[in-house]
Amino acid sequence: MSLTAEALTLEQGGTAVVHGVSLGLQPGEVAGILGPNGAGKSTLLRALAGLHTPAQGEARLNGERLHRFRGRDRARELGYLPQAATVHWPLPVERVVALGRLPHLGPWQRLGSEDAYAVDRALAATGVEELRDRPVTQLSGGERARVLLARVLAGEPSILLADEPVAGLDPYHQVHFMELVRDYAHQGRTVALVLHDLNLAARFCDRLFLMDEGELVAQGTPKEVLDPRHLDEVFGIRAVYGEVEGEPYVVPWGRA
Ligand SMILES: Nc1ncnc2c1ncn2[C@@H]1O[C@H](COP(=O)(O)OP(=O)(O)OP(=O)(O)O)[C@@H](O)[C@H]1O
Repeated sequence: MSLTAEALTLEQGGTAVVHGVSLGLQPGEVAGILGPNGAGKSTLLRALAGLHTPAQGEARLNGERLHRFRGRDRARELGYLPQAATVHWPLPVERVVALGRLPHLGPWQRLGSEDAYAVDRALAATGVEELRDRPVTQLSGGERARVLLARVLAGEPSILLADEPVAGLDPYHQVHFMELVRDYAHQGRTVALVLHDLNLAARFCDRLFLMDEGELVAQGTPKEVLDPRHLDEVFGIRAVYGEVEGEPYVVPWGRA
């Protein structure tokens, strides 16, 4: 499934914070949305998830206007993981992950074997199987983040949108998460992540979108987008570049 933004202008508190942004997310690719704090990344991601109504422009899912989809139909196709997501009830982890199957169930329908398999797969993929009986409110921040990712994956959405999903994860789980979403995308799904880690973006994303002050200022491969000029002009930094095992790395080194 493809997801596109057509000349999206988005407002927060009556002020435009995203100005006429157009972009396309393609199946089979991990897209990274980068930019300084306040650039409009989360607002854009929410609009792509159908959770923020544009002041102007459209988001389209496979060419159809996103707001035309019923909530449940949209939720089956589009999985959205918000920034610093949390759960306020002490539900066992397995029940939280099973909530990800709701878009697939009819009214009053109970989970079937297919749903149970999907929940088990998501618990295994995110490495939280051993936490399945623990109340989610008693987990560490990183454990909870993996459980909430499992909830989204349990829904097996065609498109996964995640806002700073690796913030709060330890290095092992950051790399594990990025490998997981890369495999997910390379199975023909569409993935877009808001990221602050330039290094993970360089290594794991196929395409990057760089936002600054509500504008899309660059898009392309990591090499094209993370060039010294953009890092200087947009982030005000200089970086160290290199390659290991044929994959690029970018380490922020100092202020420009
Ligand atoms: N509910 C709100 N009411 C008013 N202004 C808001 C609201 N939410 C966000 N904003 C403003 O909109 C702009 C874009 O915010 P957004 O959260 O999209 O940025 P971001 O690029 O995701 O930032 P960060 O990297 O800090 O998470 C910011 O200037 C922010 O202060």
